[in-house]
Amino acid sequence: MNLPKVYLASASPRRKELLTQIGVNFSVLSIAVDESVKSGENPSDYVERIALAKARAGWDILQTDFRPVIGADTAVVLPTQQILGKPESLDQARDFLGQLSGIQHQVLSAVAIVWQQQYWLSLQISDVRFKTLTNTEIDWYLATGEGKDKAGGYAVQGLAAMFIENISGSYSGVMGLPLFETRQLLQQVTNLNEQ
Ligand SMILES: Cc1cn([C@H]2C[C@H](O)[C@@H](COP(=O)(O)OP(=O)(O)OP(=O)(O)O)O2)c(=O)[nH]c1=O
Repeated sequence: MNLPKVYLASASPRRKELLTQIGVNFSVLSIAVDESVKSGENPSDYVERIALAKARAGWDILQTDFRPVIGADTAVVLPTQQILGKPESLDQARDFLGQLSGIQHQVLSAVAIVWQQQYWLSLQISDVRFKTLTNTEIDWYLATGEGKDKAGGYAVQGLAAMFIENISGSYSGVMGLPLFETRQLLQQVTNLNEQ
């Protein structure tokens, strides 16, 4: 299927892997965006705002070879609506896993595309249920270091899979880039019609 060549405004190795998985030809742009949550901001507004800010930041640094720019953002959200980003310390990672233990939470992934003066945005929401984690399991998982640079402090694609009882939604979305939605947006941008 003929998808356009794009830019990916992301430092996430998972996003590169996922975009490669669906055969999109892309180059990476290095961007920096303030990811702090605004007071009173709800989780879906937050991930959409940050995904779009990343794509816009990418678009803004293009000098030549103007192509669509993809940005994405993923957050883990507790039933209280508290947003868990990437843990800033081991203690915070321990706290995150303690809060996720034995409950169902949501993973919100937004993908944005910026092209000239326009943008396209899509939000994917998944439900993920963790088993009740023992302190031994939490200590063991923290020692692996796997969750360090991941929203909520865990990786569905890694060792944490053994703690996940159920996922409903989009596996790629939980991992960082919802592929179904990404392809839909790319089709809208290029007005491609499947044969
Ligand atoms: C929940 C979960 C998140 N993640 C990752 C995906 C994202 O890389 C990261 C969420 O943080 P983000 O702030 O969305 O992204 P990032 O800072 O890693 O990358 P970017 O440069 O695009 O801003 O967590 C997993 O790899 N597996 C998971 O199961």
